[in-house]
Amino acid sequence: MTNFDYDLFVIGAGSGGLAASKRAAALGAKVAIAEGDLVGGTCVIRGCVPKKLMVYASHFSHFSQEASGYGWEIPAGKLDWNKLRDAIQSEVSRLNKLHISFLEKSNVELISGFAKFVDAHTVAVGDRQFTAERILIAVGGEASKPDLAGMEHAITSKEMFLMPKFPQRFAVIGGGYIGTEFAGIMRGLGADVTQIIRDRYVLRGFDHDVRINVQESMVNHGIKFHTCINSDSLTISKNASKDESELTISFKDGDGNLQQINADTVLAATGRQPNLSPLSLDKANIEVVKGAIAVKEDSSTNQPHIYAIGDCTNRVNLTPVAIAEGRAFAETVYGHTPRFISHNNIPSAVFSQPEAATVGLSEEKARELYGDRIKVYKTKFRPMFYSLAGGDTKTMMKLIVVGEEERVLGLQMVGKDAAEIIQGMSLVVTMGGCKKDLDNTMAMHPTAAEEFMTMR
Ligand SMILES: Cc1cc2nc3c(=O)[nH]c(=O)nc-3n(C[C@H](O)[C@H](O)[C@H](O)COP(=O)(O)OP(=O)(O)OC[C@H]3O[C@@H](n4cnc5c(N)ncnc54)[C@H](O)[C@@H]3O)c2cc1C
Repeated sequence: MTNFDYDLFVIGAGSGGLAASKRAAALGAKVAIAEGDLVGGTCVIRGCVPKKLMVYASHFSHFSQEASGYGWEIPAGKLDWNKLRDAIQSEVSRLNKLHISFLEKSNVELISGFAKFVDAHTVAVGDRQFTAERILIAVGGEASKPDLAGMEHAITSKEMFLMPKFPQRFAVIGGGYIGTEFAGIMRGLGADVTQIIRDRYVLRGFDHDVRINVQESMVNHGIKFHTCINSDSLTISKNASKDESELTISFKDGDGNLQQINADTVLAATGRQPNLSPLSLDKANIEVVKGAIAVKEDSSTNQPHIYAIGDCTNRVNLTPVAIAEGRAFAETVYGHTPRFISHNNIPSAVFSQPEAATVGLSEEKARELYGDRIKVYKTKFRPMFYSLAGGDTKTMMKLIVVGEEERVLGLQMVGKDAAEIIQGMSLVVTMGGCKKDLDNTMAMHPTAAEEFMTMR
């Protein structure tokens, strides 16, 4: 029998790798984890956490105006970007240290540096080599920019948290959830924001009512849109004649007319791709399909002792999914209790302003699968909070059911606290609940969530 240095070698200490390594060690495996950047990965260091803190920061801009309707006279404030940025970075740094201490407590050995395969059981980090009985790839993904002229002038979401100066004019290229969230954040923080998208509405793939309602509210908050643009025509140039930092984005609109806008900072939120290039996957003959590691239901690759989880497999790219896949892997292999993750009915949120959240099927997907057997309940109203605070922000809620028993296929919401509400409501979809289960649940009044119990 071969003697390996470790039972398990994990590559990447992000959401998935951390969860898998700690669970495998708790189940008795000798585990090492390699991290080339900061322990914590995308979510903690340059994703969910710093982004949500920026979302919170952006909400304060409405406070003095909203409070005034409630009788409070609070002078309008002014953003100190350096203070906000540094406060977020110090929280990120605290979490980074916390995750390192969790690894120590869990008896997982941390190896700093980027790892690459030497062969199917050997990994190199710098000039050191390590062998392992099993290897888990959890390297996540990174932002990708399209191959268009001047794209080097655009930043990605990673640099959004480190901007040396707050840009007064901010442009976002891309209509996905990351671009839409940053458009709302920057508008809330006081920038003049323009979002440039390929479709008519943001959030391709989401329910059409969600897309329309999010975009309408963004327009009401002062975000400017260029929609249906020809993305191949887009270029960015530095305006040398004026302020050195000014950028000009040029593109053709849907009618083929040339449009130009100027901005101090341009965010390219144009997609993400698995982080595979430094791994030398060919040394271990690991199969890659469409740029992502190909895995089976149990997260094993074509090499039965090598597994992959999280964004590098491009299944559903969300933190809770990477964590669940990591724990399921560890329990299946080291706990001998096979456990597979279902990738259906995963609730997800967009921290746009207002928030959008969804679980289960969109109306379009439900119609595609069940045709006329589906029924849609929908409501749109002005939440009580705004009756005194003023403003035009509406809440939209939607329930999609199928068959005579009205089994709930999907729930969609755009509005205040949508993520918190849909997280709780997602249980109805996972448990196969029906509309009558909601009808039989006593409403909690006055709330927005009660509308899901009383839809007609
Ligand atoms: C701006 C932004 C906002 C987001 N917001 C949300 C949100 O609100 N909710 C949500 O659920 N998800 C969100 N996500 C997605 C979420 O961050 C990812 O789905 C999640 O982090 C994936 O976890 P992972 O373990 O697969 O990879 P990661 O967390 O990316 O971790 C991979 C780690 O591997 C390391 N690594 C890479 N290559 C090597 C190598 N060769 N050797 C050693 N180490 C390596 C990387 O440095 C990284 O630390 C967001 C992402 C972004 C970019």
